[in-house]
Amino acid sequence: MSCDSRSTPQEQLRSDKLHPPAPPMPVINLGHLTIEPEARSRVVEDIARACHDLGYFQVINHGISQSVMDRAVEAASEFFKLPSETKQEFASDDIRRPVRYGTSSKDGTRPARTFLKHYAHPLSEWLQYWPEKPPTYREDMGKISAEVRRVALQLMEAILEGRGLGKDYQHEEFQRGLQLLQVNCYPKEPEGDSAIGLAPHSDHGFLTILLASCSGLEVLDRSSNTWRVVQQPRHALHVHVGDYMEVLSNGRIRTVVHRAVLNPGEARISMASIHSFGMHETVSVAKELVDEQDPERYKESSFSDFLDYLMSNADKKRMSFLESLRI
Ligand SMILES: O=C(O)CCC(=O)C(=O)O
Ligand SMILES: [Fe+2]
Repeated sequence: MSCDSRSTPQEQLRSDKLHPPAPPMPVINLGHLTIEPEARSRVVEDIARACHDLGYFQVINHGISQSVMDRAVEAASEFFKLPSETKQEFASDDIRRPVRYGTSSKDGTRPARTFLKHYAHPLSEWLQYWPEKPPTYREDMGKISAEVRRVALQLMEAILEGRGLGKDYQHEEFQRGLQLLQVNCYPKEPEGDSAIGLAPHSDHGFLTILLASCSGLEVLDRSSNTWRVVQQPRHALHVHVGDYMEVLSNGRIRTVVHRAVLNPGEARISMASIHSFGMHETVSVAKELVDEQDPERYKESSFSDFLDYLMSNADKKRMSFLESLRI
């Protein structure tokens, strides 16, 4: 994750209530992607427009059953209820660890977010590192990871097609790509105190697919520079683009700054599935999108470079990784 908070309205909470309503959330029916070509091209156009105008949308009819989604949220919730010493086994400051547990706090005392991060693709390589408790964790998280990755690849093809690059553009690299699962647990918002669970940032990969137990996600609306509350209908998945989509598209699709606020009604679980190329595979601007009028705007880099940057810049954070790539 990179922190992109230069001009974000950090202090404003739920400010969209005070501003003109944001444009409606695009809801994409993914079932239409696989039927006849005409319906597919309409969906591809809708996805292209949503990516260009907003950088986020929701998907329904994605083929993941409600029970698979519910069981994953349940497994995550059970993990966070485990005794602290069990969870601490996964605690580490080493961001290259395959599984990492941690907490972050606004005031140094009350945790605002507890997380478990781990790789999820290729599953056979990573599953051995995942928590064995609760006993359902590996199976239920494994199932949702594979399903979400299928949706991510489908969406990536549609986005590439919509940008005129063709759906098979860098097909092998996407197939070999990384999937990072960030499982988050936020406490209920304390009474009389609205709080940020996760500070404004953009995600590093091409695409993030988010599943959450209740509302709390907010995206930065670019046209009004205000936070927009994301309402997530029970079966919908929220999708937003990340830094690497901005790089690949040479800035035609822009990364989405977002944050999480604590829910006033209940504790919240969210699972952000982040999709990028493999650890050492470089992502660069698509040459097809470069010409004299539109020169290359970003340097190439890999996920490994991103991790190095985070480690080297950990206590300074003057510039996000994406900013460091801008030419
Ligand atoms: O909890 C959320 O809604 C957002 C999580 C997120 O942005 C992340 O894990 O990168
Ligand atoms: Fe994020």
